[in-house]
Amino acid sequence: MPFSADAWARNEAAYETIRTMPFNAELADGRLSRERFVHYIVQDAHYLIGFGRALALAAAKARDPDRIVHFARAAESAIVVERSLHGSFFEEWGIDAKAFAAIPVQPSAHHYVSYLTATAFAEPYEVVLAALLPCFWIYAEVGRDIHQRAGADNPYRAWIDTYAGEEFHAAVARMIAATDEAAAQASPALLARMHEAYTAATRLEYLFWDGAWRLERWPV
Ligand SMILES: Cc1ncc(CO)c(N)n1
Repeated sequence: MPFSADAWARNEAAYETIRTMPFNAELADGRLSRERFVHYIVQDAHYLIGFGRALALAAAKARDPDRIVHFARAAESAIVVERSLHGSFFEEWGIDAKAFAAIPVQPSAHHYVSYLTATAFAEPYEVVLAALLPCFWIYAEVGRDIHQRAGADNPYRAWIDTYAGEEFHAAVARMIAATDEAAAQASPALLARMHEAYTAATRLEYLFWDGAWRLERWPV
């Protein structure tokens, strides 16, 4: 079985919890409060910088020149393309660069970014890819799931359309292929570390949304 299918099956229960968590249920039916979505999108804009950095490190660690290009482009889209999505929400709500910079990275986002960047700096290529895969895959699945249920007048339509869209799904397919290609050459010990990384990132995806739902702040 390819790594990706095995990892998806092992983490299916966590995915199902994420898919049905209150944040995503309300995002789908459009009832999610502006306050919660703003919290989420500000944290996500911080997150995407770390995500882009981790992808750039994956590019640097790739052996195959085509994979260097693949990950360098993925780093670019994480920052540039998604920034335009977040930027349009910021504009709509009057959050300028100064206001954005003044909002701290909250604990779950901090944890996730720290995990991804530490993994990208310290771990081998294969483990870096396994840590990055849930970020792509879970968003694509959640995006499609919400897209099926959401009404045309959903206020978060731009978000839903981005993650349910063809372009993002093509990026996910490339990420799955790259991870399976890396796993095919991996020793059993390295494969085990890949699974650990995949599960850690899946859990952090949950924490990130849950943090937005709880309007999480540093307690001190
Ligand atoms: C937390 C998080 N994970 C994954 C994605 C998808 O790029 C995102 N925008 N934010």
